Amino acid sequence: METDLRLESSLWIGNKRYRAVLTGWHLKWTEADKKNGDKKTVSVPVAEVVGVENGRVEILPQKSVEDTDKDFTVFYIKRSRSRSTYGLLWNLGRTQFSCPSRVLRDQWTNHLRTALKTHSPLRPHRLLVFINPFGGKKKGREIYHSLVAPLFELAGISSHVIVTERANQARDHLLKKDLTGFDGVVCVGGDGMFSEVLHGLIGRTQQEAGLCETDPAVTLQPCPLHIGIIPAGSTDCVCYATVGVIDPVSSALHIIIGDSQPLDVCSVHHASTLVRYSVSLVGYGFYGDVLAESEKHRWMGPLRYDYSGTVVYLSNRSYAGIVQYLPADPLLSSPKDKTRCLSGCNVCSRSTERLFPHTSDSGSLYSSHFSQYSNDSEGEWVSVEGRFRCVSITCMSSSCARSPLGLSPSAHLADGTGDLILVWDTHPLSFLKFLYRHTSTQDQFDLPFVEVHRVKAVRFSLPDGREEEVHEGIGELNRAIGGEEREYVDTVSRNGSQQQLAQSVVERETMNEHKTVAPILCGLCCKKTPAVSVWNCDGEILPFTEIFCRIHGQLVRLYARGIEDGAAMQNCSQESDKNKSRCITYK
Ligand SMILES: Nc1ncnc2c1ncn2[C@@H]1O[C@H](COP(=O)(O)OP(=O)(O)OP(=O)(O)O)[C@@H](O)[C@H]1O
Ligand SMILES: CCCCCCCCCCCCC/C=C/[C@@H](O)[C@H](CO)NC(=O)CCCCC
Ligand SMILES: [Ca+2]
Repeated sequence: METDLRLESSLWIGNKRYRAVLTGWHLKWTEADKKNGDKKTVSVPVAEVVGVENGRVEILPQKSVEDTDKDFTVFYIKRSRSRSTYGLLWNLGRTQFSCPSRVLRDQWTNHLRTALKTHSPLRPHRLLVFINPFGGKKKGREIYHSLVAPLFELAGISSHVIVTERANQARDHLLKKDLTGFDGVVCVGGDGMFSEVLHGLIGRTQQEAGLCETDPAVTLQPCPLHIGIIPAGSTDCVCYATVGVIDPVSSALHIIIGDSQPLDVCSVHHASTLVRYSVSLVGYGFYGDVLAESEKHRWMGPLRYDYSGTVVYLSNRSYAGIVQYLPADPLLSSPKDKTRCLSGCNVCSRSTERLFPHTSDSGSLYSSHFSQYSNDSEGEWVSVEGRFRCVSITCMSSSCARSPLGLSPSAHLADGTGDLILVWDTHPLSFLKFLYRHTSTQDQFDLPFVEVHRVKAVRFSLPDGREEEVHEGIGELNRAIGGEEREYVDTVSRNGSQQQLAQSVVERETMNEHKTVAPILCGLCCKKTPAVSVWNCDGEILPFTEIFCRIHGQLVRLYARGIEDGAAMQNCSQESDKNKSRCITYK
């Protein structure tokens, strides 16, 4: 294959002559008329070529084509350091080559296109795109049409675009409509929009596999379609933590080249129901309260979280609870090992082998998955009880612009575990120190009132006697708002977007909802300290307090590759042959 695709000739860029070589894996060009020591080589992996066009072509910011006989233009990925984040920005690089003849030009473009097909098997051909026109700063449509669609067109990707008209439209579409022919689903929006796609695809995959999502002991089937995220939300935590930057062009390029990043998913259950799935934060106490408070200030846009964070911090709350957890194997990794899950992460790669030892044989896949969750592990549960400032579970680092290293800086995207962070009740200034450390590189776990555990499952319950306080809270709330019970449930259920399954339970268990939500609202509206908090599940308030969470390793795949190590990549730009398989770069 390699020899068939090899092509070598002289080509011109402007008025300079280059020796260009296509080896199958790389396209390289070296200045021809310089002394050896001064020669610079540019090497682009074929897997990172975005498109090849005849003529002299420009795509961004505006498409322009000069249709000449002897020229062709190669578009490829070009990296640059981001000033504000750890990851690397991907831009569209472009080089216009001139050939001595049209025959040679056609040979180059044909060889390059064949190499692309051969070496990039996961590139999508057809995508289903959902745009939330109201996410973040309400720029979703503009971002897609001006920055993303031209790149998809260049890469020969056809897309079916749906601009949503209501919350949950994307989820419902994925649950019910024909998805034949699509290679992936792209959401243009924030974490809430991603969550809709996540729920739709996981639900659809389990329906088709005949599996029951409600049972936490069932091994769920991984989703066959990839998910792409074009960030256009308020927090965009999933994008930040899987790509390393919030940049629509970088994300579009990851989608185009068919990058594939598996992601752990946490299923949240109450009694015998599935409540929701989460990839980022399942948080009780501070993060739940911030979300509940921020819902009242949606008009502030992304700033609502900063405002609500301050209000909630000043209200100085802690909550009683019992946390039980099933620790993950401590020999594999630790949340305190100070490593970071970066692109090509070894811990995650080894986990793939552990989680899917016989990928070609689905029968054994099921049994091996189930065994990691069988009753054998029941004995290993650990239980703690007390008052907490917050209890957080995250399947990944949950880094975002507010917290560049995230809730758990050493968490892994795809190791089949989550990190449980317990922040015990403490002095307000100590808690502030904990919060503040999220914004710097200081270790937020190196504090006496903070514990972190790498886990496979977590159970949260209220200590005996709390039930009565919860009921009192409901009474107070009803007196305060003087409204029907149903009305305020709608207020706190952001856009009414609980999962369908949970919705039916919600209707059956209205009292339970009130037990959960009323006290926090009461605390916020009536300035009385509530007995219980609410759970924040990737930016949605859960309608239950007592929950059971289980981490499902690598349940979905994103068009991403994890965070690229900016420093390591920069060293590679000195074009060393030793590094060529990992380092790709340009001038
Ligand atoms: N057309 C629509 N009208 C109203 N709500 C919508 C519509 N489309 C999607 N939604 C809902 O809007 C919610 C928020 O959207 P999104 O996540 O895109 O933005 P965000 O909240 O600003 O960002 P983030 O979640 O990153 O904080 C989602 O939960 C989604 O269900
Ligand atoms: C006084 C100094 C205070 C500094 C506090 C900094 C703490 C920052 C931690 C950031 C944690 C982000 C967790 C991610 C949550 C997302 O899944 C979710 C959906 O977008 N966002 C929220 O719930 C939005 C709620 C975000 C809460 C901050
Ligand atoms: Ca994980």
